Amino acid sequence: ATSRRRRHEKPLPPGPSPLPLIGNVHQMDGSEPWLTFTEWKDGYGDVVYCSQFGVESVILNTEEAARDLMEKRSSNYSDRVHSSLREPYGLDWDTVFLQHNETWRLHRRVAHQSLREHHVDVFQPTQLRFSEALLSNLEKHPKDWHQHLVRYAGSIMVSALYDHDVAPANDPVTQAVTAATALSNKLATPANMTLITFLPFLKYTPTWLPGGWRNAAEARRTQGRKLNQPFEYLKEKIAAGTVGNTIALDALEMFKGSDKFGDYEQLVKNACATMYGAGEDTTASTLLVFFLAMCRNQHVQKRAQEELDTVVGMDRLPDFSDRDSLPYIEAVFREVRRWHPVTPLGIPHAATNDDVYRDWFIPKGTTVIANIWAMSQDPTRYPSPTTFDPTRFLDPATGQLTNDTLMFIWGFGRRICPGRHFAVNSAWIAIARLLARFTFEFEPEFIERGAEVKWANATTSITPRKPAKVERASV
Ligand code: HEM
Repeated sequence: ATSRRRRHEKPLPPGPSPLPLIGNVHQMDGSEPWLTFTEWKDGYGDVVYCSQFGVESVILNTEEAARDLMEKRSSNYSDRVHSSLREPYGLDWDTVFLQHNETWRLHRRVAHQSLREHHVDVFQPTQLRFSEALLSNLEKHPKDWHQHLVRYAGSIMVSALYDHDVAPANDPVTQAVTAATALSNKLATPANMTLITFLPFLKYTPTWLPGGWRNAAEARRTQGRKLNQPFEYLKEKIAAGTVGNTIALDALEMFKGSDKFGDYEQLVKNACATMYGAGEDTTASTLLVFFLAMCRNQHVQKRAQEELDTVVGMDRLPDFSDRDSLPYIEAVFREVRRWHPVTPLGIPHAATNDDVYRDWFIPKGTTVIANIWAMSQDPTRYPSPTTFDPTRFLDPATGQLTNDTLMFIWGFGRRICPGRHFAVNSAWIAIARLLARFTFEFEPEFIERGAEVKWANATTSITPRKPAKVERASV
């Protein structure tokens, strides 16, 4: 940091004092760093400089600062942090981690073509179909609720991407993706990345030895299965002429006949696999937050159900066409996203060139992190931010929704989440239908134990609501 300071007459943004080598690691909450960054906002302001094992970061704690850099100066703040480990481990195909280059632009074209606003409505029949399956799975096996949420989110993605229906058990696509995701989560921890950087021969650890999961050749094969497996199904369907509306097919059609895109089939595989990964966890986690919020806030749940009963009635399930007539449900959905954003630090951007912001120097290569958590918990914008209160999105005089649509939860600038319209549809229809069909409450023993809510399974139970009506509502 000192040498960089010398390189430029302007100072770096303020921040906590670092220790040699480790930087500010010892001052950070290892599992929830966004909490530390949000505390630093009080001490140092909305732009904070820190470092971890030599990785220098600027934390942007307000939407204004994030927009100033990531949107208004997007040509300089749309890169990702480079990692020399991605290529050997076969992780260099993921849109999320591509540098701000031509390949990334083509990935964005693939995503945008199918996921742009309104166009995503072609996937509504898929979302309706799987929301029905979600209700039915919850009715049959309520204890496995978390598994059902993940399955809901994953099935929608696989169907929309490849027109593949996930089998009830041992589905090869799900297995290939789960194995690859589990491996990359293991590999991507800061501790492991540091270890392999300093001891690069670990990449060759034989697979049969302890730590064999660090074997890079095997990791590439695992990633390859994730990319290729769903495509094999798609190709069979294309050959049989039975393929429906899919993101992958749309993309193949877009590139077909032009030789300027090189191996475009590989590119489509890569972009689609990214979307699967990016869409499954985030959507399932949003619904998990919704479950928790309902268990903790019975009065909110009751009011939401009253709105549904009045507007939609008890004879059918809510549909996308009801959305505009259900402002309280919409407010609940917004509050779910604000109360506990599922990507609290977004995905870090990187500065392409040296820059000066306000009166501070931001060196080339700096990791730039939008602290979405701090934005969602800002008490000046959201008073009593830890309280789950959907009415903060309703105008007290008119009862109409405010125009705060929480855009910051999708990230910023050229890297903004391209799946946001799709994600909103998947989560909204599930929330509306779950409230129509179920009441959510904690297991009695969970309350008796006086336990704190942890982000883990088995803390909630769901009980069917008005079972007599469930049958009538069945589709
Ligand atoms: C509730 C659900 C979701 C949330 C909260 C979410 C949030 C985000 C955020 C914060 C980013 C980083 C943006 C940035 O760098 O500034 C991102 C990136 C991305 N998301 Fe989402 N996302 C969700 C669902 C989805 C879905 C359903 C898809 C695909 C259908 C998707 C595809 C992507 C892709 C491809 C990127 C990488 C963009 C790039 O690097 O250019 N996301 N998302």
